[in-house]
Amino acid sequence: MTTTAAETTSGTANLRVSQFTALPTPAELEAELPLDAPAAAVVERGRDQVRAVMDGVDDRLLVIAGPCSIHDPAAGLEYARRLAAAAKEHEEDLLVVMRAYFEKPRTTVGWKGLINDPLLDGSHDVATGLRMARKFLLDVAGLGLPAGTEFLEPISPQYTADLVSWGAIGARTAESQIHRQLSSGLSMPVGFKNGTDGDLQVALDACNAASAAQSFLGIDGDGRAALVSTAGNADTHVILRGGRKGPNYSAADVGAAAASAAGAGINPRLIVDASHANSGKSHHRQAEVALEIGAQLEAGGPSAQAIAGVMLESFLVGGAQKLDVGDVAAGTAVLAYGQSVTDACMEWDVTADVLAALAGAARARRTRAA
Ligand SMILES: O=C[C@H](O)[C@H](O)COP(=O)(O)O
Ligand SMILES: C=C(OP(=O)(O)O)C(=O)O
Repeated sequence: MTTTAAETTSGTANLRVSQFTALPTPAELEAELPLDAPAAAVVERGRDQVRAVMDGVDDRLLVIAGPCSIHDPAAGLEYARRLAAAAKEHEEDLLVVMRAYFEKPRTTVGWKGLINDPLLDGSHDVATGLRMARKFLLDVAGLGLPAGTEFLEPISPQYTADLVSWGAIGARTAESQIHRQLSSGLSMPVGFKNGTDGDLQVALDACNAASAAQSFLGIDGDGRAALVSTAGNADTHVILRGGRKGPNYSAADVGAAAASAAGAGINPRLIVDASHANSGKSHHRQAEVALEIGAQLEAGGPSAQAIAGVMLESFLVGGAQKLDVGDVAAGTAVLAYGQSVTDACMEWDVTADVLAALAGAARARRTRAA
């Protein structure tokens, strides 16, 4: 890849930039790893089904499940195979989307995900990261499983979004105009998280902004800086993830959030994240939260109608391990296979039980409504 010194003729810009490294263009990467017809069908069907569940036309429960971050595609794919089998088993009651997160927002600093640092060693080989993310999404589609991801910045979606059935904007970026504009042009349903302080208004404002037509700076398929003009995204919704003051998944919290969304002209059906501030980042607690959400569905009432989906952070092995990029660079790191290097995840066996319980809860909700 070409690197250029960060010098300009004026001499007053880029004084703190060490270098620019050219990347393949989105079109080049797509030519290398094309979206074939079967994968396109999986992506489109996934989008249609997510839309139908979010709109209440399909009464199944959407479950977005997968690792906090994909750091090892082989382990991620092994997880995807198990999830695809579970998705098939529960397809009458659950619409399962694989959580395939390649970009991590950090509270301060830390590993920023597979796209930013695919070798986990601080070398930041982004060209390889984009390639690995695209390949992973193609492999997941090959299993017939739709994928969901967080879009953390406005450039990478040009490389991967054709393979994504559901998108998320996280708690740290839901207030960002850049992310709202980006979402206005995304081709799939997009959920916005409440803020890290628990503020719901941030997510409601984000849904409104993303549903509007927007004009902003971005890149085109040839990697050129471009004025991007969008039509607005009609498929936006809120994700409740708790906040600094505590969780927000209770029936009262869900009901209040749905009422606020309806009052703001936004889809009152929403997704509840069982992880993050709703579980205090404990993977043990996360399983309990997921079961409590299932109990709400079974109990009926306004919150049962409002909950369209649940998000789970889950991997092969439970918990999380510390990633030290310096140790990886030095060749001294020992990473456990199938365990998260970011937030703690539920292990597979627990996840399988939670999926079965959520399927039962979705069935009970259907029976109650009949
Ligand atoms: O989901 C992941 C994390 O909660 C998020 O990226 C923030 O992580 P950090 O607080 O460890 O940086
Ligand atoms: C970063 C995430 O969540 P949040 O934005 O809620 O912290 C995530 O889901 O990976």
